[in-house]
Amino acid sequence: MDSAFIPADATRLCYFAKLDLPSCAVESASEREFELKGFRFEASPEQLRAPRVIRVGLVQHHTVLPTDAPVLEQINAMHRRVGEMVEVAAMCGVNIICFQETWTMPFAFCTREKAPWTEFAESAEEGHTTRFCQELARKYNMVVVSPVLEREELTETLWNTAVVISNSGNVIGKTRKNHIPRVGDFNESTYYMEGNMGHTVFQTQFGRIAVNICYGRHHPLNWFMFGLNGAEIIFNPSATVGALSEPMWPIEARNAAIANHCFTCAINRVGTEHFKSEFTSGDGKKAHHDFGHFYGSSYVAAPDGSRTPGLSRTRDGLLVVEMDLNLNRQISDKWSFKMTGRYPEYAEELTKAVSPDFKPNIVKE
Ligand SMILES: NC(=O)NCCC(=O)O
Repeated sequence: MDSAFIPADATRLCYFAKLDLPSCAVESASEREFELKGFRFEASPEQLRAPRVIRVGLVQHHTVLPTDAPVLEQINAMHRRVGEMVEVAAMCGVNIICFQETWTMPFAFCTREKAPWTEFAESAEEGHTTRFCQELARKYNMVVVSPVLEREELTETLWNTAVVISNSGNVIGKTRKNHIPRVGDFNESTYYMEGNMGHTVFQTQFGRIAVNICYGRHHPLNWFMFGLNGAEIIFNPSATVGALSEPMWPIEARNAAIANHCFTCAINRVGTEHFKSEFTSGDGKKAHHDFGHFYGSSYVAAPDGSRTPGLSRTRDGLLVVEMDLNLNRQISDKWSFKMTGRYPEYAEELTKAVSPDFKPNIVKE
């Protein structure tokens, strides 16, 4: 077995291994010019519970057409590209697939211009992209997590949303990005509102999943609340660039897996997206036409702190990871972070800390 770790405890398996993928999938990925990697995490056998082994797929990709191509052509080109990657995921037996943040569009929020970017927004329930994903879900018996720019039709409010589609093809529900960045060129608050749906967890045939969208990964309480609601796998579809966040990337989702006794899946887009109009970063530096490089490096972390290697920094890719969800409880029983969490005490202290008359508890000499 091609193991990356020596088991820390010989009585239980605590490592990932390479996952053999079918040759038809390997050949198709190569023909379609994307990276395909597979890994697996195991759990110890139990006497009373059967293993709960499932496979997740993480997709990272470039935008396909230039950012000034007609909007529908850009969306359709992205559907075609991701569609061919999902076909390979199906060959690999993937049960749940997740795409990158606002996967049907360039990450245009840096420009602060509304047109044509708001035209990429779609209904989460009835939109063109949701219909496309429903077909994929039915065809491949796969749960599809589709992060899109959502337009709520009645109020015309925009949101950064992940639609969760069951392997039956039905929309199970949606969840919205809870924390909106105000850092560098990530001028997203110009476009959409902070999520108002709390920390929903979706019960699927293959496990309970949640979606913590991009900047939410810097907020430990965000991961925590998904965990408290019972998430077994938390996806983190992202769009982030090297100069800003790359040192943090390997740590945050991994730490969240450890802290919350669950699997986490961090996904980032790849490439450099050019925009016709120049924009500044508000830092005194020269105006520019691009964000910098989106560095990919998508990976999966397990509750025992192990993680897979990342996908490429530059190439489109599909990461297939097999996991036994029984590992979550096994690690919880070992470390007991939830059991020892003393949440009522923190709830009380936090309630005080956010009240307007809060006095910090500082003792002076
Ligand atoms: N998409 C997004 O929220 N990016 C913010 C930057 C980061 O979180 O790395």
